[in-house]
Amino acid sequence: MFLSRLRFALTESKKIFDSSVVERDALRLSVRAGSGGQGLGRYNGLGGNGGDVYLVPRRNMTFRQLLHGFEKNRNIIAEHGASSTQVSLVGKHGAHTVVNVPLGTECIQQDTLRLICRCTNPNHRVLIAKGGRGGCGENGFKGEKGDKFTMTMHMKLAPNIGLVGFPNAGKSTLLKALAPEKRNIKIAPYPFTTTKPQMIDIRMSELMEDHERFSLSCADLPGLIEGAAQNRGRGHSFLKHLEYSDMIVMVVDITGFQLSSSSTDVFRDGLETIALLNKELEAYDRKLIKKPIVLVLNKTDIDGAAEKAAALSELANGKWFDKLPQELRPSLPIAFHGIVCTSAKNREIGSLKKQLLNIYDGLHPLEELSLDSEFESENTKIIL
Ligand SMILES: Nc1nc2c(ncn2[C@@H]2O[C@H](COP(=O)(O)OP(=O)(O)OP(=O)(O)O)[C@@H](O)[C@H]2O)c(=O)[nH]1
Ligand SMILES: [Mg+2]
Repeated sequence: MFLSRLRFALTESKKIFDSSVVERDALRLSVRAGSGGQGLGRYNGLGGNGGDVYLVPRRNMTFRQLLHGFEKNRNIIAEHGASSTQVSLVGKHGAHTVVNVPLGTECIQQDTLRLICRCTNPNHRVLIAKGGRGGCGENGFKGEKGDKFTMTMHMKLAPNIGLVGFPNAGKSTLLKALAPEKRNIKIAPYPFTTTKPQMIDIRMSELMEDHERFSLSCADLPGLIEGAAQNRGRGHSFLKHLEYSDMIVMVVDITGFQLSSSSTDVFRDGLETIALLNKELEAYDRKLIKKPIVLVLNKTDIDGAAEKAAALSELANGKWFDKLPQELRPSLPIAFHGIVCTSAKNREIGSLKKQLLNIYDGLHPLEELSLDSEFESENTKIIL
């Protein structure tokens, strides 16, 4: 009895603390730089400048840690400059406020939706709010106000592989086939089973020389719907996680897709699905189309599906877009890096894993160690 209760408690806590699921990837904060202190005109006294607000991208920091730091207080405030007084004519400058953020964080100003900064340079601080100048002759000895705004910090995943597809295509099942030892991947026979992005490591050791330990990270994203690039179905919050991915795997249900039986939701066959996903990716960000994309034609175990997959696979190797009506034709058709027919449910994924590893190797080739003569001076100790 005690044991079963303990086991229940353990599985429950595992559900709550499943760290592979990205529970939150945005944080709204109010930012206020310090205002300048007042000057003292009679004595030519200068007010101190208000403090600035800086962000510093840190490689090892997680978005979870950032959220934790702002759990109680959602304000970033820098100190005001001190006013000039008869005792201290030159007011002290306000202290700057520096906030550590995970590498890759993007800050968007709430009112204007303007991009304030992209924190991509590790350990280099980025000024986001300037403090006001202290009172002096030029501003009539009146301290100036510091910048003040509300912003949203966005965390974008940087997976090696991003899974993209319509709902129910079998993305999560495919991930399970790639990482069978993972127990925390949710699969179900209805659309929108995956509601939050999930990062899973796929072990590649069996493909490595000497079975060296190596894995590629993969982001399983909630299914996209038509209009995702215009944020339909919260498409932006999923597509954003592909921006920093090395490669994309497009998963297509070869038997076709229909969101619901309603007449407004049209049935899309495999080719149309590819075209529509292509259109969503290019409409969101053309850079996504330029990444290596592998096409997975899934569910080949269903009656008649293997033949359909073979035909579409051949077509997708060439000018697959030629057969489409004008309105479905993407303006930047994808040239697929690879095409694989799978039955993810039966863990039949052909050469998919190998292809993903090859793409990764092509993107991140091992560099030969060059022993430059400059470095071979007597004072240099080379430790391998
Ligand atoms: N017959 C067959 N069914 C499959 C295959 N792959 C997935 N399915 C089924 O398709 C349904 C949807 O699978 P999921 O993996 O949850 O699909 P998904 O793309 O992750 O769906 P969302 O999370 O809703 O976007 C489940 O019932 C799976 O068992 C396959 O290769 N063959
Ligand atoms: Mg899923």
